[in-house]
Amino acid sequence: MSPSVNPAAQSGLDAQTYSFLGPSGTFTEAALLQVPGAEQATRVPAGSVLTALNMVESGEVDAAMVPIENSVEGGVTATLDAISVAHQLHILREELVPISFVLAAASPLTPAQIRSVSTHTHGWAQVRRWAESAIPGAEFVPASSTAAAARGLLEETPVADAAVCSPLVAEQLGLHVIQHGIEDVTGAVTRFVLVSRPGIIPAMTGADKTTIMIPLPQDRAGALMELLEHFATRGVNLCRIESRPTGDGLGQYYFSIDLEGHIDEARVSDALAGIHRIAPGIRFLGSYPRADRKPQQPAAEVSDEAFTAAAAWISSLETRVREPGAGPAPRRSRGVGAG
Ligand SMILES: O=C(O)C(=O)Cc1ccccc1
Repeated sequence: MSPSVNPAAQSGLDAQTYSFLGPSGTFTEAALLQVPGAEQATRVPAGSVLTALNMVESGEVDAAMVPIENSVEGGVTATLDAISVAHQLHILREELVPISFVLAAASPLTPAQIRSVSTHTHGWAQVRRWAESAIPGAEFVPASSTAAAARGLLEETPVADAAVCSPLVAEQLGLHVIQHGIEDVTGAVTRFVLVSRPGIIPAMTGADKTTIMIPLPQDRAGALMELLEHFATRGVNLCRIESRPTGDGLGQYYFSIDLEGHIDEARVSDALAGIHRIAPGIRFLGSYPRADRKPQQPAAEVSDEAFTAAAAWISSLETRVREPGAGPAPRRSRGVGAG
């Protein structure tokens, strides 16, 4: 497909093949279909987030869509850990999908007849209060996705009496909807990310996010505060920060952080360079446009112009460094017009 006919290429993504947390009918597939050109591209369902990511790493597909954050439950730990620690992948794009659930069954059951319910763990976490009052005592049967749970009802030996899934997949599979809108929090949104092998970073738009991973420096009092100061002093706003175990032993943690801004902005690259000095294991996981398109308005003192002017000022000082053996250089006094 030539870039001129591929809307994905026109939007800066030239992926032709995508993997996603499947099967067909997941919220993740809905997120992928929001990507320009994905509808015309090859889409390969994967049985788990890890499988979807492995397919990218092995080169089987160009990019993978996976869930990363939920407005009710927080981070999707399987995704955070996989892209932060195990894989060498970069985020190209994010998508937001509003989430609403139905309780569905293969036959018209009443809530009282339901003894087991299957869904994805994040789905279950978002309907738990409803389930406690409407189907108390029903056993939760974990599934790899909401759509897999729905399909499991149609197997010869059904996985459960009912499934929690999207209204769309219930309709596509011809299931009976026992109850609509069963989510505990209305207006919940899940954030999905499109990841690919490291390569081109999407261009800065002025409304961008950057994702990084920072291993917490060991045996260093105030390490977290030191890290955060690098952001605070450069006016870099954080929009997500989570600590996760590295898997290397008790007490070993990393921070997964989303910040407002693009790596091409001086305040962002300067903050990350500062952090690299105290946490050299820091990993850059991508700069990409914000799904909500909310523009950044950095203060004048942390604008690129202010950094350029500051660097020019330092260079002007460096031109006055004396040759060795030319005698002692005049002492630079602090704050009184050193240059
Ligand atoms: O299982 C799905 O359909 C998914 O895409 C993962 C998920 C599960 C629950 C809420 C949001 C995403």
